[in-house]
Amino acid sequence: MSLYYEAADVLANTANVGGSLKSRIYKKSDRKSSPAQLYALVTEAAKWSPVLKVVIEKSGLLEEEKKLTPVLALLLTHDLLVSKGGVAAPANHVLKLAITRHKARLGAEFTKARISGGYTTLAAFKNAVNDGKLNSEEEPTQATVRHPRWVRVNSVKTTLEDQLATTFAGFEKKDDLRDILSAPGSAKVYHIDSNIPHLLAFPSRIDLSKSPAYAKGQIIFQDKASCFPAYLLDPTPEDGDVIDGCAAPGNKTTHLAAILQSRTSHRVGDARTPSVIAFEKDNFRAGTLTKMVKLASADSIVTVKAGQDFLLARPDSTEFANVGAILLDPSCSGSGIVGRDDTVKMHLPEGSTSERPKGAKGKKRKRGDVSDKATKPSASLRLDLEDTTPEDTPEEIPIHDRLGERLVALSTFQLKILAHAMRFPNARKITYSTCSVHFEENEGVVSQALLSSAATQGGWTIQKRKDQVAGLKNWRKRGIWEEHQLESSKLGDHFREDVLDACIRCEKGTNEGTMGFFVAAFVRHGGSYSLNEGRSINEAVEEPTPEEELEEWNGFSDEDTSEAKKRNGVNEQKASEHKAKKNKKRRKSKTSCN
Ligand SMILES: C[S@@+](CC[C@H](N)C(=O)[O-])C[C@H]1O[C@@H](n2cnc3c(N)ncnc32)[C@H](O)[C@@H]1O
Repeated sequence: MSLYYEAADVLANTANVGGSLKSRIYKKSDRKSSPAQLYALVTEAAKWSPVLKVVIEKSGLLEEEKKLTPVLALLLTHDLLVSKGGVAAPANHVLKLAITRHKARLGAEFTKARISGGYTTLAAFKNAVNDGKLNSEEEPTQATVRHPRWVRVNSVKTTLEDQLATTFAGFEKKDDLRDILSAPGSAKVYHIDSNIPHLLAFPSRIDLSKSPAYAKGQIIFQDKASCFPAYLLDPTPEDGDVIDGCAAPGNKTTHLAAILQSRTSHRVGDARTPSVIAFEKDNFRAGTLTKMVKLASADSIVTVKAGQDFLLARPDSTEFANVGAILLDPSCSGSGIVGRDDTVKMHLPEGSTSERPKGAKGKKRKRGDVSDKATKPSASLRLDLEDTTPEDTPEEIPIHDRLGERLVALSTFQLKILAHAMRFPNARKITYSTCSVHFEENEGVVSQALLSSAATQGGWTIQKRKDQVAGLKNWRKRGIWEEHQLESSKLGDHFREDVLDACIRCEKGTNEGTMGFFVAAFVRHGGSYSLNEGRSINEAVEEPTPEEELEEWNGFSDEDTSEAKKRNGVNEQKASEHKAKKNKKRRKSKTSCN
């Protein structure tokens, strides 16, 4: 299949595969075209689509070339008029013939579009397209406007100073983040973050993906909030090894490696650098993690446990005897994710609105092909480009249609994994984070974990705000409490206040430019945890069945027992339905915590 048919196939997504455009392209292994070429074609054509839609409609191309669907017409016109390499097909290929026949007319319409837009040169026209200036329908939402492109300078490979002098030479420094948020999409300005070391903010549409520094792993795209967990964990060589329990795609893993490395290399008479042990249960995502770790040159520090479930890691294994810190960023609802700036709309030409060119025949298109969708007024495709974190809902989490039920399942899993981390005998620090805004997955899990036997018998407490790293103890937004969610009588007022003050939240759509995020740290002072001390809520190392998972959860108390039973009844029924369907259907959970 040619590049263009394959690209149209990806866009049509007839198999209704979930995930971002990038994951749809990269996950399918039986394509002939290179994934990078396919991705570039689709994203570039999408950027140009507001212009090319009009050019195609005015040229009457679709009326004359019945072989072309609107998507094919757009992709081919893009390569014919904009791409340096032209149409990537042999001269006698049916698609190449179908588009090159119309080169003169399409070229003339393209020039008209440029001139009527007030662009005297093609270069100026290209800049405007890259800035999204021609995409008049794309009125950015509040969250989009306020979400900068965050870039973490990878200190394993380079320094902030080097990057400012090379990759960002010619960029103007802004002291106030608001100047970045209000700057034109691709303006050459940057801001140095005041909370997280080595973190820079740029305007939302800046394209650094083609910069050598990005290709070499010297800079990493990572949302500010997503840098909080590794920074808050604050691993030192004295802590020993660090586990990242839910690691892919690996932004926090490489961040941990960078922090550890910076501390180890400065020590006199240095012992070995402690390692980061990165668990990733999903094999495909573990592949991405391995690539990211290598690209970041963190492979001498990070050991990837590909396809391995952290819940099955035995805390008493000698392999983990030196583990002193654990970062947990488990699967969550992803409700804190902001509308991505890299979500673009592909405007598709309509086939019947142009003035019909002489000799054009009026054949009807077949029902159901991509063209059908595209000939409807204002046809467009919304493309979620980046695969920054999308992940599958872990298999053990039942499929739920209702948010409440889903949150019960997710928080049960989150509590379980957190309690498991508390059982590592020499661990002294844990961070727990989600890109969720829901109390149930955040303060709810933290409070339950603190009350669990794993915490009480292991001596775990919340790390108080005053003990947090400098950049985060001053962070304004702290935890929130939702009445009636947990039995607060069990917690006590002081405990509750301390816990909330220790929890860190980020809000989406504010001048702080973060997504919605939550993180808290746990610390343990004194002796190590004896595995024989009492029963932890996570005593069974084996995976529970979905039913068992649901039964384990008893944290919510807004309903009386009969209500809770009723809900459990629903859940049990759902869970057993899920068991039957489990291998047939996997629901995609869109998250973006990296
Ligand atoms: C929210 S993502 C992690 C994002 C990552 N920390 C980052 O910053 O790039 C959660 C990841 O945990 C993985 N995961 C879920 N349950 C797991 C388990 N029991 N053991 C290991 N990995 C797990 C998921 O497959 C997913 O890749």
